[in-house]
Amino acid sequence: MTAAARTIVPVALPVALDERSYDIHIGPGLIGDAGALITAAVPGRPLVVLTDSSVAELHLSSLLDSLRAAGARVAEPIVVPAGEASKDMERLGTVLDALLARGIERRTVLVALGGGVVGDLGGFAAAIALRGIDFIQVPTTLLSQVDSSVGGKTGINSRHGKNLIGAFHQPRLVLADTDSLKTLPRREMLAGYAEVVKYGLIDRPDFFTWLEMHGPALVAGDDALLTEAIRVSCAAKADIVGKDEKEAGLRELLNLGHTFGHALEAEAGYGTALLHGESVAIGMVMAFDLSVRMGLCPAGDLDRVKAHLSAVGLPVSAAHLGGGTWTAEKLVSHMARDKKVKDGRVTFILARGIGKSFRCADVHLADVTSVMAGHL
Ligand SMILES: NC(=O)c1ccc[n+]([C@@H]2O[C@H](COP(=O)([O-])OP(=O)(O)OC[C@H]3O[C@@H](n4cnc5c(N)ncnc54)[C@H](O)[C@@H]3O)[C@@H](O)[C@H]2O)c1
Ligand SMILES: O=C(O)C(=O)C[C@@H](O)[C@H](O)[C@H](O)COP(=O)(O)O
Ligand SMILES: [Zn+2]
Repeated sequence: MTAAARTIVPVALPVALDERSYDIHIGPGLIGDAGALITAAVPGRPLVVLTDSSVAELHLSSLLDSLRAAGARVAEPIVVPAGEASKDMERLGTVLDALLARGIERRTVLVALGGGVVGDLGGFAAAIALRGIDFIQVPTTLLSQVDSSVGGKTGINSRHGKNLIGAFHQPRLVLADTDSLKTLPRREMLAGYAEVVKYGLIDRPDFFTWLEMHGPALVAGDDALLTEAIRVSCAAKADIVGKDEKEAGLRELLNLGHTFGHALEAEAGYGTALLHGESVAIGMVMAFDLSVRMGLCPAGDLDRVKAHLSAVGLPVSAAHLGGGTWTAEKLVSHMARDKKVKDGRVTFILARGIGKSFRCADVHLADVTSVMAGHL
């Protein structure tokens, strides 16, 4: 643990969901403390760790040492290739097979160590193996610590679109070890930061102002700023999930920027050309641009969003993608499979300003096409 990190005390936040409630622990040293925390949360239960090939090299042995020192029974870990491509049906099959080959029982708990890919894939495998086993999230990217490890959305991509196969399955515990972010490449840190900005834009304007002030130092790895941003982000997400676990309405706000972003990701092919968080950054700019075009949002707020994302180094346009071959019409066609489609109409998350996001089903696709064309 670094000198700076030692002065930061881990915090625990509740996600209030009746019998499915759980705690999110945030702070330094939590992978080292995982044995004690996990055996306290799921005493005497057999464990299987799922991780990816990059995280396995960096953080798996610390987690296994901690679990074994606490007396946990831990099976041989399952390791998938790093990257978005692992969120597919074939990889899901190999993970399920590996779980069954380890002789799992209904009492077995899957521990997902890694970013959003491992969490989404592992969470979905846990949701369907033996018709449902418990799982625990140990997120190691900024994105997974502020977003994907919380709220129980699990799943994989399909050739038809992003996250189209999955289940709501809440974890039993989330351990966000801020020390693990020290090995995270800058590009991944920035991608996670886009989801942090999202909470400010949805309904926390003061948080956005704070991010405008501290964002550059935060993405450079300042421990205290990172811990505070993760705490506020998790509290914001837990608040929404606690009110609308299965996205009947309010939770759709967490999709700000995603209707555009998922279309970009689908076109980019779920590889390294465009990371999820990068697509969300571009998508949030498009959502604000559309809101301005519809006369709903002051143009100055769009300018602030763009200026802040650019200041930290996030993309604000898709012009660098597709080599000039992408068309707005093709991108808009991906939106027909958005999970917010009702009776054939897409619900968009728009904004009346920073921190004033809302759901709107009354959007003309011609306006969407023209906004997207302006960013290609
Ligand atoms: N379920 C949800 O609510 C939710 C929310 C947001 C995003 N997501 C999903 O999450 C995924 C993106 O997650 P992500 O950005 O964490 O990507 P990721 O899981 O692919 O991780 C990014 C990269 O960082 C590496 N990595 C992870 N931790 C590291 C560490 N500590 N040090 C060094 N390298 C490390 C990984 O090996 C990978 O190469 C997308 O599939 C997205 O759809 C889900
Ligand atoms: O938790 C949610 O709800 C979110 O929408 C969070 C998003 O950041 C995340 O990318 C989510 O996976 C998108 O969900 P989807 O239902 O549109 O696939
Ligand atoms: Zn997202």
